[in-house]
Parts: sequence; structure tokens; C-alpha cells
Amino acid sequence: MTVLLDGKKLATTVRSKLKERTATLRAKGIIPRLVVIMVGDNSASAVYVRNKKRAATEVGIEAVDLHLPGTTSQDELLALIDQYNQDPKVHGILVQLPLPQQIDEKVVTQAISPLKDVDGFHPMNVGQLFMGTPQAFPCTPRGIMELLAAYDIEVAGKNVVIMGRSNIVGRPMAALMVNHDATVTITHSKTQNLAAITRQADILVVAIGRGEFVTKDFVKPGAVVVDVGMNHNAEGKLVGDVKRDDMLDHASYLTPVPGGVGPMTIAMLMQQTVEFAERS
Ligand SMILES: Nc1nc(=O)c2c([nH]1)NC[C@@H]1CN(c3ccc(C(=O)N[C@@H](CCC(=O)O)C(=O)O)cc3)C=[N+]21
Repeated sequence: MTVLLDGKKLATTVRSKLKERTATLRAKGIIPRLVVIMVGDNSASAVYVRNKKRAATEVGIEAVDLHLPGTTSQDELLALIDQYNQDPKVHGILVQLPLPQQIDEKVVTQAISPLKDVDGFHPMNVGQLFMGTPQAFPCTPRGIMELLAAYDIEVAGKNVVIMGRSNIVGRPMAALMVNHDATVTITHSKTQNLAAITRQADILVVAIGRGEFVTKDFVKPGAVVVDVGMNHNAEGKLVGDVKRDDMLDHASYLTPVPGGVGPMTIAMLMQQTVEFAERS
């Protein structure tokens, strides 16, 4: 029997614990504040922004949402970021990715103060994470670690294979897993004998952005499968990067899409904001 890792439920538990911490902060006159900047229109991003807003309100974080036109220049965005970097009332700044083509993501990521970098994407925070001394955590990988821990799934000494090498998921996931004593392999689009490698995994983390790409052939019986994908199939239904039906009674654990990794990403964003406010 395959156990589904219920991210939706765990995220609720995380949020209720955060509520107590924001109450303590508010009693000291500190209102945890998160600024979310979205440039241009993107329906998927809009859903994400709405979900974040709802979660923030629930846990007692003040979320400031800024929706800028798609024609916004890089300098305008940088000026805004600088304003919030200087503002002691703001504890977290998130710029929604992807950005329109006239704006360089790398420049923007480096412009956010590492102390307010709730995504953990600033090179300083990436470096600290890879050195095993994290100061800020990327939300999706952290959410995955929390989900595994909640189900008592040990990672120390396990073979962890990560499909995908993005800055948002694959690479920071590898760092976190190494920090937790896993043996880690990253695969990507140029990897040869892909299925032979992924079949070695005790824990397989899939973040490739290709709907239902991972079938039974890629997975050792009894493996733990973490699906980070969010794709719409031909019928317009939300599917992961993993073929769910193939995993049932094959994988030991599986994260569902939706209701798995996604809600945990948002919960961790809230947690990081509260942690920054507590440090302020
Ligand atoms: N700077 C930045 N940081 C991000 O973390 C970031 C980003 N930009 N850009 C976009 C992606 C996407 N992302 C999602 C997180 C949660 C859900 C989520 O809550 N999903 C739910 C609901 C899905 C639904 O209802 O459609 C679920 O999987 O159950 C979705 C998408 C964060 N991203």
C-alpha cells in the first residue's frame, strides 16, 4: 500500500504553530510583514499570490502585495526593493519568478537584502546553505524535508536522487539532503541511463516540469517519491511530474499533486517570514 504524504494537512499544523509565534511578536509590538512583488500578468502566479495572501492573513502576517505592470523597468523594480530593504517594518521580500524579459532575475535576486530573502535565493544564502550553515531556507526543499520528517522517513544514509537542477528546487534540495547526511545524485536533461540511476533511489525527488514523465520504470519498488511538478495535462487537469497511478502499490510513499509539496512551500514561506521577524 502506498501512503500519500499529506502536505495540505501538515501545512495546517505548521500554520497553527506559527499563529502562536506571531501572537508573541505582536505582543512585543512587532508585526511580521512580508512584501510580495509580482511583475506582469501570469495566471499561475496569480493563484500562487492569492494562496500566499490567504495563508499570511491566517497566521497573523501582514502581506503587502504589489502588482506592477509587465512593462516595469529593472531600475524601477530595484528602487522598490531598495525601499523595502531599508524599511525596518518589513521582514521579508519576495519577488515572484519568472520575471518579464527586460528584467534580469540574477540582478534582482542579488538586490534583495540577504536578511529579508524569504526565498533563500540570494547568493550569500545559497552559499551558506551549501556550506551547511543555512541562514535562510528555500521554501520548497525545506517543505519537503519537513514532510519527510513528519512521516518519520529517515534520510541519513539513504540514496537520494534528485531529478532537475534548478536554482529553486534541485540544487538547494541537494544541499539540504547532504546537510542531513543523505548520499545525493542530481540528474538532468543530459543525464545518460536516467532510469538506471533513478532506480537506485531510496528517495526520489522529481522537479523537472514535465507532466507525468516519471513512470514505474524509473522507480525502485518501495521507494519514496516526492513530486514537485505542477503541470496541466491535455484535459486541463493539474498533474505532477510523476504518473500517479503507476506509483500506487509500487512506491512506499508519494506526495500527491495537488495537496503535497505545494501547500508546504507556502507554509515554509510563512515560517521563514516569522523567523526573520523574530531575529529583528
Ligand atoms: N520567488 C518565487 N518563489 C516561489 O516559491 C515561487 C515563485 N517565485 N514562482 C512560482 C513558483 C510556484 N510556486 C507554488 C507554490 C505553491 C503552490 C501551491 O500552493 N499549490 C497547491 C494548490 C494548487 C492549486 O490549487 O492549483 C497544491 O499543490 O496543492 C503552487 C505554486 C512557488 N513558486
